[in-house]
Amino acid sequence: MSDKCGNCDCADKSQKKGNSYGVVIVEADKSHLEEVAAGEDCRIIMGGLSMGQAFVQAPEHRAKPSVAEADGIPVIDLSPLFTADADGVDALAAEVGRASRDWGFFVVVRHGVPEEVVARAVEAQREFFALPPERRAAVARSEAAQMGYYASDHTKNVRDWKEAFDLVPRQPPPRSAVVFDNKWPDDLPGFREAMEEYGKAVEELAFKLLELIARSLGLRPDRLHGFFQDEQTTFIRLNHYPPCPSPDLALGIGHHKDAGALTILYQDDVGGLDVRRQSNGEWVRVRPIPQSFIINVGDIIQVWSNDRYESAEHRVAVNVEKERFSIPFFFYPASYTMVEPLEEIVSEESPARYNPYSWGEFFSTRKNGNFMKLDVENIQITHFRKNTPVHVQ
Ligand SMILES: O=C(O)CCC(=O)C(=O)O
Ligand SMILES: [Fe+2]
Repeated sequence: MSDKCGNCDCADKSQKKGNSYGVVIVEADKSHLEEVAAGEDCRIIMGGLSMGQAFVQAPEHRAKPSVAEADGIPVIDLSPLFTADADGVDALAAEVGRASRDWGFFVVVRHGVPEEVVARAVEAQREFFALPPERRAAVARSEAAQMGYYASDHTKNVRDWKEAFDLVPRQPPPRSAVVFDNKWPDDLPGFREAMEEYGKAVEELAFKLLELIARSLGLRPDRLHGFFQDEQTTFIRLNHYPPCPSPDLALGIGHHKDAGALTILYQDDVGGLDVRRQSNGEWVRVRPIPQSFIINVGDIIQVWSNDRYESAEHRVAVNVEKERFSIPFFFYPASYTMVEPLEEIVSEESPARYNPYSWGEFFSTRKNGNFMKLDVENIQITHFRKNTPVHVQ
C-alpha cells in the first residue's frame, strides 16, 4: 500500500483511492461528479486538502451562494443563572424549552465560561493546526484509539472539507468499547492545559443547560444528571476548515444531526454553520456573535423528550478565502445508558415513540462507521423509532 492517502496528501493510508471510499454513486447521480474534471487532474491543494471527487456533494445537498442569516435563532442570556433569582431561572427554562422545540438550536451569551479560557483554547487550536503535517500526523487517530488528529472524515459517505483533532475532557473507564486515551502533541507548550481548562469550564455550562432542559420538561432540575455523573463519553473536537476552491460543490461537514445529548459549540467570526429550520425546511446561517456558544439538542434529548424537542439537521459551508475554526463539545452520557423516552413524559395518551437502545453500542457503531464506506446510512435514531420502516438514504 502507498504511504499516502488515496485521495489527498494526508497521511491516512487507510484511504482507498477515489470512489472506493468516497461518494456512493447511485446511477442517477453520476452526472454531478463530472463537474470536478477527472478527479486528480484538477487537484487544487489548499490547507493540506486537495479537491477531488470524494468531496463532491449531490446537488440537493450543496450550499447555495447566499443563505439568509437567521435572526430567528433565539439568543438567550444566561445571566439569571448567576443571580439568586428563581423567577428568572423559570423564565429562562421556558425560553430554552421554546427554542429546543421550535429550532433545536439556540445561542447563549453571558454563559459563565470565562473569556480568557476560550481565548487560550482557540489560540492552542490555531497553533496545533499550524504545525507541519508530520507533527500533526504524529498524533493521528486510528480505528483502535480514536482520539487524535485526522483529515479524512465522511458524513453520509461524502468526504468533509476539514481536518480535526478529538480529545476527551475526562478519561472514561477502560471497560468502554472505544479506547479514549488522549494523544497530546509534543512540544506544543500549553496545549494540553488549555484544553483541560476549557473542558472543565464548558462541562460546568453543560450541566447548567441540562438543568434548564430538565426544568423546561417539567422535571426536577437534576433529573438528567445521573446519566453523566461518572462515566461520560463526552468528547471535544477541534475543527479546522481550510479555504476551499469549490465551496459550491463541497461542504466542511455534510448535513447531519448530532447523536448525543447536547452540543456546545464555539465558532470563530467567519461563519458557515447552517441549520435547517424546522417550520419550513429552509437552511439558515447562524450569525457569529462574539463570546457566545451555539447550543443544539442532540438525538438523545429528542428521544428522552419523546419528540417534544427535535435534534435539528445542520451542515457547515466553506469558503474560498478564509479558513474557519470551531470547537464542538459533545456532551454524551455514560456508555451503559439505555436511551429511551423518560417515564415521566410518556403516558397512555402520549406513548413512547422509541424502543430503548444502548448508548455505548450506538456510539461505537457510529464511530466505527467513520472509518469505512457504508452501503447503507450509518446508524440513526430513526432505526429505533417504533412502527416506522427503517429509512435508508
Ligand atoms: O463547525 C461547526 O460549526 C459545526 C460542527 C458540527 O456540526 C459537528 O462537528 O458536528
Ligand atoms: Fe454537528
